[in-house]
Parts: sequence; structure tokens; C-alpha cells
Amino acid sequence: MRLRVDLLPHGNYPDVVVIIDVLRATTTAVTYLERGADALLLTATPEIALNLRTEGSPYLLGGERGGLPIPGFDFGNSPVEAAGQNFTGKTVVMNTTNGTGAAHTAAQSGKHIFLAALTNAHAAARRARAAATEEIAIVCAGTDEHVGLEDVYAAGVLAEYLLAMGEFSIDDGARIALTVRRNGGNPLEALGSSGHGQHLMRLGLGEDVRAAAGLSTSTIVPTLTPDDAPEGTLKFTAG
Ligand SMILES: O=C(O)[C@H](CS(=O)(=O)O)OP(=O)(O)O
Ligand SMILES: [Mg+2]
Repeated sequence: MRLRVDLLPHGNYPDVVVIIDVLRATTTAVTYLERGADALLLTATPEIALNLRTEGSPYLLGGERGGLPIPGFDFGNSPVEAAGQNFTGKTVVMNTTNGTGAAHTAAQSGKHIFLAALTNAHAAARRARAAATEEIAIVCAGTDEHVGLEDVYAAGVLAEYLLAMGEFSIDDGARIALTVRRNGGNPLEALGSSGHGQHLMRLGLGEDVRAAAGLSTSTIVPTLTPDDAPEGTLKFTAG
């Protein structure tokens, strides 16, 4: 079994893909499902999300640009905000700068697509291991096409869990992620020292950084479903 870590999304995934966007899309996605959402629809663009909002639709919209809520959306991209709501019976439509796009890239080729954060890292590693037949690709979303320390650190956490579960041949991306994990301090130190973590703190969103640093507190793994989904969206449910 191969274990690969892409420090940024590249495409060409033959088997299992685990998308990581710790700050904040995948952490927030896990929280929506924790708080009862039936499903998540990750859209390719904000416009697709806005067009899904029709009278009486079961959709709520969550997303950001520049870290701030998108005009016309119900929520930003905040795990703390999501944790304070009840989404039972709702589908949350998400569009964010990096994470939702990374999921669309992965879905072009991957067979099994999961969303992972630090908060569900152990459960995500277990699901990935159970589904894989040849390769697990952990894909870091990054920020605006630049590598993000927070995502690489979380990839290292997943890689550690996976290596404890069985034999893998690993690539240099995985070696880098493991090195960052082993030298990056605890999760809050790693996230707080990342460029994007510091950006969010400057925006007054430090509580989101703290929430995203919770380690394996959730067993929910957002999983791409083959169910029908509106055009331009990917549907994830709790796995
Ligand atoms: O919401 C976030 O933290 C980022 C937005 S940005 O990098 O500040 O523009 O989005 P994500 O897609 O979760 O990386
Ligand atoms: Mg991010």
C-alpha cells in the first residue's frame, strides 16, 4: 500500500483521497455534520451556491472570501459559529477559497474521497485505510496555491496514525509531513505559528484556530456519496 502526501492538490488520484483544509473548510465541514446536517454540498463557485437558494429550499449557505462571510450567505466558514447552531434536517452548501476547490480537484479522479481535519484525524485515517486497495493520497489544500503549515502538520498526524495501522511505502511528501508533525509542537502551537493561523487571529478569528486544534475529538468523516447532487456540487455525508 502506498501513502502519499501532496503538499498542494495535484490531481491524478487512483484510489483514496483525503482532503485536508484545517483552517478552516474541513474543520467546519466536520462541525456541520456533528451538529446534525444531513449533507454538505461543496460547490465549484459561490454563484452555484447562491443559485441553489430558492424559496423553501432546505439549503443553508456557508463560505468565505478573504476569511470573511460571502454576501448573501447564511454563515461564514467558522467551526465556532457552526458549533453554536443546530443543522438537523438541513443541507449546508459550502464554498471557500481553498478547501472546496481541492475537493473538486480530487473528485475528478479519486475513487473514495474523504474530508479530514485535526478534529477527526483518527477516524479519517481508519476510514481511509479500510477503503484503500492501492494508495492513500493525503491532499493538503494550502492557501491560494501556497503550502500551508497547518495542513502539512495535520497530514503528518494522519500519516502517523496510518503507519501505526499497517505497512506503507511512503513518498517524500509523507516524510516532510511527518517531520513537520514531529517538530511542530502541539496542534495549537503548530496552527498558531502558521501564516494562515496568524492571519485569522488578526481578523479576530483566533477562537476558530483554537477549535481547529482539537485532536481527534470527532468520529465523523465527511464522505463523498454517489447520490445525485445538483450540477457543480459534490455531496458529502457523515461516514
Ligand atoms: O476560511 C478560511 O480560513 C480560508 C479562507 S482564506 O484563506 O482566508 O481566504 O478558506 P479555506 O478554503 O478554508 O482555506
Ligand atoms: Mg485553508
